[in-house]
Amino acid sequence: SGVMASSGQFCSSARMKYLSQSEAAALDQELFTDYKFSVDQLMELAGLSVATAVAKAYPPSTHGSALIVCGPGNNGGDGLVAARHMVLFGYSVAVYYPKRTPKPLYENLLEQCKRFGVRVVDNLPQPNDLKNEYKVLVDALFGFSFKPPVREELRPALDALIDGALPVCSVDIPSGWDVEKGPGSERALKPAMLISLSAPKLCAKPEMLDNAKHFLGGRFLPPGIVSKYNLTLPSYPDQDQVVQLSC
Ligand SMILES: NC(=O)C1=CN([C@@H]2O[C@H](COP(=O)(O)OP(=O)(O)OC[C@H]3O[C@@H](n4cnc5c(N)ncnc54)[C@H](OP(=O)(O)O)[C@@H]3O)[C@@H](O)[C@H]2O)[C@H](O)CC1
Ligand SMILES: [K+]
Repeated sequence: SGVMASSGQFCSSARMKYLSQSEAAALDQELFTDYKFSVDQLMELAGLSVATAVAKAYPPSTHGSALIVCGPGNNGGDGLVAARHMVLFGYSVAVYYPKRTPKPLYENLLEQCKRFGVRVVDNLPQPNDLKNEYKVLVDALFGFSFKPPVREELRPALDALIDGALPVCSVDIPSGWDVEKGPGSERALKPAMLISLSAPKLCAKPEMLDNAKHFLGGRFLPPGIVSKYNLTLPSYPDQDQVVQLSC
Protein backbone atom coordinates (compact mmCIF):
# COMPACT_ATOMS: atom_id res chain seq x y z
CA SER A 1 0.00 0.00 0.00
CA GLY A 2 1.70 3.15 -1.17
CA VAL A 3 4.62 3.88 -3.41
CA MET A 4 8.25 4.04 -2.50
CA ALA A 5 9.83 7.16 -3.95
CA SER A 6 13.38 6.89 -5.24
CA SER A 7 14.56 8.54 -2.04
CA GLY A 8 13.13 5.63 -0.08
CA GLN A 9 10.34 7.76 1.37
CA PHE A 10 6.79 6.47 1.45
CA CYS A 11 4.39 8.48 -0.72
CA SER A 12 1.26 7.87 1.21
CA SER A 13 -1.99 9.75 1.62
CA ALA A 14 -4.74 8.09 -0.38
CA ARG A 15 -4.59 4.57 0.97
CA MET A 16 -3.11 5.18 4.37
CA LYS A 17 -5.39 4.51 7.32
CA TYR A 18 -5.82 7.49 9.66
CA LEU A 19 -7.21 6.81 13.13
CA SER A 20 -10.06 8.68 14.80
CA GLN A 21 -9.57 9.86 18.39
CA SER A 22 -11.61 6.96 19.79
CA GLU A 23 -9.76 4.40 17.65
CA ALA A 24 -6.41 5.75 18.85
CA ALA A 25 -7.53 5.43 22.48
CA ALA A 26 -8.98 1.93 21.94
CA LEU A 27 -5.83 0.70 20.18
CA ASP A 28 -3.71 2.10 23.00
CA GLN A 29 -5.83 0.37 25.66
CA GLU A 30 -5.69 -2.92 23.81
CA LEU A 31 -1.90 -2.86 23.77
CA PHE A 32 -1.96 -2.67 27.57
CA THR A 33 -4.87 -4.92 28.45
CA ASP A 34 -4.75 -7.63 25.76
CA TYR A 35 -1.14 -7.54 24.63
CA LYS A 36 0.29 -7.02 28.12
CA PHE A 37 2.60 -4.14 27.33
CA SER A 38 3.47 -1.69 30.09
CA VAL A 39 3.29 2.06 29.43
CA ASP A 40 7.01 2.40 30.12
CA GLN A 41 7.87 -0.03 27.35
CA LEU A 42 5.87 1.71 24.65
CA MET A 43 6.82 5.18 25.86
CA GLU A 44 10.50 4.30 25.60
CA LEU A 45 10.08 3.21 21.98
CA ALA A 46 7.87 6.21 21.21
CA GLY A 47 10.36 8.65 22.72
CA LEU A 48 13.29 6.95 21.00
CA SER A 49 11.57 7.31 17.64
CA VAL A 50 10.84 10.98 18.33
CA ALA A 51 14.51 11.63 19.11
CA THR A 52 15.53 9.66 16.00
CA ALA A 53 13.21 11.59 13.68
CA VAL A 54 14.27 14.95 15.13
CA ALA A 55 17.92 14.01 14.63
CA LYS A 56 17.28 13.04 10.99
CA ALA A 57 15.51 16.31 10.15
CA TYR A 58 17.35 18.70 12.51
CA PRO A 59 20.68 17.07 13.31
CA PRO A 60 22.72 18.10 16.33
CA SER A 61 25.46 19.46 14.03
CA THR A 62 23.13 22.27 12.92
CA HIS A 63 20.39 22.29 15.60
CA GLY A 64 22.34 21.25 18.68
CA SER A 65 20.25 23.09 21.27
CA ALA A 66 16.71 21.84 21.83
CA LEU A 67 13.82 22.79 24.09
CA ILE A 68 11.19 20.14 24.75
CA VAL A 69 7.82 21.35 26.01
CA CYS A 70 6.17 18.55 27.98
CA GLY A 71 2.50 18.27 28.94
CA PRO A 72 0.79 16.43 31.82
CA GLY A 73 -0.03 13.15 30.02
CA ASN A 74 1.74 10.41 28.11
CA ASN A 75 2.58 12.76 25.25
CA GLY A 76 4.68 14.67 27.79
CA GLY A 77 6.19 11.36 28.92
CA ASP A 78 7.27 10.67 25.33
CA GLY A 79 8.96 14.09 25.43
CA LEU A 80 10.87 13.22 28.62
CA VAL A 81 12.11 9.99 27.03
CA ALA A 82 13.07 11.84 23.83
CA ALA A 83 15.03 14.38 25.92
CA ARG A 84 17.25 11.65 27.36
CA HIS A 85 17.91 10.06 23.96
CA MET A 86 18.64 13.44 22.39
CA VAL A 87 21.37 14.00 24.98
CA LEU A 88 22.85 10.66 23.91
CA PHE A 89 22.63 11.84 20.30
CA GLY A 90 24.71 14.94 21.11
CA TYR A 91 22.15 17.69 21.76
CA SER A 92 22.12 20.14 24.61
CA VAL A 93 18.56 19.68 25.88
CA ALA A 94 16.23 21.72 28.08
CA VAL A 95 12.79 20.59 29.23
CA TYR A 96 9.89 22.85 30.16
CA TYR A 97 7.37 20.78 32.12
CA PRO A 98 4.93 23.20 33.76
CA LYS A 99 2.18 20.77 34.85
CA ARG A 100 3.55 17.64 36.45
CA THR A 101 1.41 14.61 37.11
CA PRO A 102 2.55 13.03 40.40
CA LYS A 103 3.05 9.46 39.19
CA PRO A 104 6.24 7.39 39.58
CA LEU A 105 6.43 6.93 35.79
CA TYR A 106 6.87 10.65 35.15
CA GLU A 107 8.90 11.31 38.29
CA ASN A 108 11.38 8.61 37.29
CA LEU A 109 11.66 9.88 33.71
CA LEU A 110 12.31 13.40 35.01
CA GLU A 111 14.99 12.16 37.40
CA GLN A 112 16.64 10.27 34.52
CA CYS A 113 16.59 13.47 32.47
CA LYS A 114 18.37 15.37 35.24
CA ARG A 115 21.00 12.64 35.62
CA PHE A 116 21.66 12.86 31.88
CA GLY A 117 22.26 16.59 32.05
CA VAL A 118 18.92 17.78 30.71
CA ARG A 119 18.25 21.28 32.02
CA VAL A 120 14.79 21.55 33.57
CA VAL A 121 13.64 25.15 33.20
CA ASP A 122 10.86 26.63 35.32
CA ASN A 123 10.29 29.68 33.18
CA LEU A 124 10.39 30.33 29.48
CA PRO A 125 11.96 33.36 27.88
CA GLN A 126 9.60 35.59 25.88
CA PRO A 127 8.66 33.72 22.68
CA ASN A 128 10.75 36.19 20.64
CA ASP A 129 13.84 35.39 22.69
CA LEU A 130 13.59 31.60 22.43
CA LYS A 131 15.70 31.66 19.27
CA ASN A 132 18.58 33.19 21.20
CA GLU A 133 18.85 30.01 23.27
CA TYR A 134 17.48 27.19 21.12
CA LYS A 135 17.56 25.95 17.53
CA VAL A 136 14.63 23.53 17.58
CA LEU A 137 11.52 22.98 19.71
CA VAL A 138 9.87 19.65 20.45
CA ASP A 139 6.14 19.79 21.11
CA ALA A 140 5.21 17.07 23.61
CA LEU A 141 2.37 19.08 25.15
CA PHE A 142 -0.78 17.24 24.05
CA GLY A 143 -1.37 13.98 22.19
CA PHE A 144 -4.41 12.05 21.09
CA SER A 145 -6.42 12.66 24.30
CA PHE A 146 -6.54 16.44 23.81
CA LYS A 147 -9.94 18.11 23.65
CA PRO A 148 -9.90 21.73 22.45
CA PRO A 149 -9.85 24.49 23.48
CA VAL A 150 -6.65 24.57 25.51
CA ARG A 151 -7.26 25.56 29.14
CA GLU A 152 -5.72 28.77 30.48
CA GLU A 153 -3.03 27.08 32.62
CA LEU A 154 -1.22 25.60 29.60
CA ARG A 155 -1.91 28.43 27.18
CA PRO A 156 1.56 30.03 27.75
CA ALA A 157 3.28 26.74 26.91
CA LEU A 158 1.31 26.45 23.67
CA ASP A 159 1.93 30.12 22.85
CA ALA A 160 5.68 29.59 23.17
CA LEU A 161 5.46 26.85 20.53
CA ILE A 162 3.28 28.98 18.25
CA ASP A 163 5.25 32.24 18.59
CA GLY A 164 8.74 30.83 19.09
CA ALA A 165 9.98 31.51 15.53
CA LEU A 166 11.79 28.16 15.56
CA PRO A 167 11.06 24.86 13.84
CA VAL A 168 8.62 22.83 15.96
CA CYS A 169 8.65 19.02 15.89
CA SER A 170 5.28 17.80 17.16
CA VAL A 171 4.90 14.47 18.91
CA ASP A 172 1.90 12.50 17.59
CA ILE A 173 -0.49 15.52 17.36
CA PRO A 174 0.35 19.18 16.75
CA SER A 175 -0.65 20.58 20.14
CA GLY A 176 -3.86 22.54 20.24
CA TRP A 177 -5.19 20.82 17.11
CA ASP A 178 -8.39 18.84 17.12
CA VAL A 179 -7.23 15.21 16.78
CA GLU A 180 -9.64 14.67 13.89
CA LYS A 181 -10.36 18.09 12.40
CA GLY A 182 -6.87 19.58 12.55
CA PRO A 183 -5.71 23.16 13.16
CA GLY A 184 -9.06 24.92 13.39
CA SER A 185 -7.91 28.54 13.42
CA GLU A 186 -5.42 30.92 11.89
CA ARG A 187 -3.67 31.16 15.23
CA ALA A 188 -2.99 27.39 15.36
CA LEU A 189 0.46 25.87 15.72
CA LYS A 190 2.18 25.23 12.38
CA PRO A 191 4.73 22.50 13.07
CA ALA A 192 7.70 22.05 10.77
CA MET A 193 7.49 18.33 11.40
CA LEU A 194 5.12 15.74 12.86
CA ILE A 195 6.11 12.36 14.25
CA SER A 196 2.98 10.20 14.23
CA LEU A 197 3.21 7.36 16.74
CA SER A 198 2.10 3.81 15.89
CA ALA A 199 -0.38 5.04 13.25
CA PRO A 200 -1.28 8.55 12.03
CA LYS A 201 -4.46 10.19 13.35
CA LEU A 202 -6.97 12.00 11.12
CA CYS A 203 -5.38 15.44 11.68
CA ALA A 204 -2.19 14.13 10.04
CA LYS A 205 -3.71 13.99 6.55
CA PRO A 206 -1.47 15.79 4.05
CA GLU A 207 -4.00 18.56 3.36
CA MET A 208 -3.88 19.59 7.03
CA LEU A 209 -0.15 19.17 7.53
CA ASP A 210 0.57 21.55 4.71
CA ASN A 211 4.29 21.32 3.98
CA ALA A 212 5.37 19.83 7.29
CA LYS A 213 7.72 16.87 7.21
CA HIS A 214 5.89 13.75 8.38
CA PHE A 215 7.48 10.75 10.05
CA LEU A 216 5.94 7.61 11.49
CA GLY A 217 7.52 6.10 14.60
CA GLY A 218 6.57 3.81 17.45
CA ARG A 219 7.56 0.59 15.78
CA PHE A 220 5.86 -1.73 18.22
CA LEU A 221 2.47 -2.75 16.83
CA PRO A 222 1.67 -6.46 17.02
CA PRO A 223 0.29 -8.03 13.80
CA GLY A 224 -3.07 -8.68 15.48
CA ILE A 225 -3.59 -4.93 16.00
CA VAL A 226 -2.52 -4.11 12.44
CA SER A 227 -5.16 -6.48 11.04
CA LYS A 228 -7.92 -5.62 13.53
CA TYR A 229 -7.69 -1.88 12.79
CA ASN A 230 -7.06 -2.40 9.05
CA LEU A 231 -3.88 -0.39 9.33
CA THR A 232 -2.15 0.25 6.05
CA LEU A 233 1.28 1.32 7.17
CA PRO A 234 4.52 1.76 5.29
CA SER A 235 7.27 -0.69 6.08
CA TYR A 236 10.13 0.63 8.14
CA PRO A 237 13.47 0.52 6.38
CA ASP A 238 15.80 -2.10 7.84
CA GLN A 239 16.02 -1.80 11.60
CA ASP A 240 15.03 1.90 11.67
CA GLN A 241 12.75 3.32 14.37
CA VAL A 242 11.13 5.77 11.95
CA VAL A 243 9.98 6.06 8.36
CA GLN A 244 9.47 9.34 6.55
CA LEU A 245 6.02 9.63 4.99
CA SER A 246 5.85 12.94 3.17
CA CYS A 247 7.57 13.13 -0.18
N1 LIG B 1 -0.36 3.72 21.38
C1 LIG B 1 0.58 4.58 21.22
O1 LIG B 1 0.93 4.91 20.11
C2 LIG B 1 1.19 5.19 22.39
C3 LIG B 1 1.26 6.56 22.50
N2 LIG B 1 1.74 7.20 23.57
C4 LIG B 1 1.62 8.64 23.70
O2 LIG B 1 0.52 8.90 24.54
C5 LIG B 1 -0.25 9.97 24.01
C6 LIG B 1 -1.61 9.98 24.60
O3 LIG B 1 -1.44 10.13 25.98
P1 LIG B 1 -2.60 10.48 27.03
O4 LIG B 1 -2.00 10.41 28.38
O5 LIG B 1 -3.78 9.63 26.73
O6 LIG B 1 -3.02 11.94 26.71
P2 LIG B 1 -2.29 13.29 26.26
O7 LIG B 1 -0.85 13.27 26.54
O8 LIG B 1 -2.76 13.52 24.87
O9 LIG B 1 -2.98 14.41 27.14
C7 LIG B 1 -3.73 14.18 28.31
C8 LIG B 1 -3.49 15.33 29.27
O10 LIG B 1 -3.81 16.59 28.65
C9 LIG B 1 -4.79 17.24 29.41
N3 LIG B 1 -5.72 17.95 28.54
C10 LIG B 1 -6.58 17.45 27.65
N4 LIG B 1 -7.25 18.43 27.01
C11 LIG B 1 -6.80 19.59 27.54
C12 LIG B 1 -7.12 20.97 27.31
N5 LIG B 1 -8.04 21.35 26.44
N6 LIG B 1 -6.44 21.92 28.02
C13 LIG B 1 -5.50 21.57 28.94
N7 LIG B 1 -5.18 20.28 29.22
C14 LIG B 1 -5.80 19.32 28.52
C15 LIG B 1 -5.48 16.16 30.18
O11 LIG B 1 -6.02 16.73 31.34
P3 LIG B 1 -7.43 16.20 31.93
O12 LIG B 1 -7.60 16.98 33.17
O13 LIG B 1 -8.46 16.55 30.86
O14 LIG B 1 -7.29 14.74 32.11
C16 LIG B 1 -4.36 15.19 30.48
O15 LIG B 1 -3.63 15.60 31.59
C17 LIG B 1 -0.15 9.75 22.54
O16 LIG B 1 -0.53 10.88 21.79
C18 LIG B 1 1.32 9.40 22.41
O17 LIG B 1 2.10 10.58 22.38
C19 LIG B 1 2.36 6.45 24.68
O18 LIG B 1 3.58 7.01 25.01
C20 LIG B 1 2.69 5.00 24.33
C21 LIG B 1 1.70 4.30 23.47
K1 LIG C 1 2.16 17.08 20.71
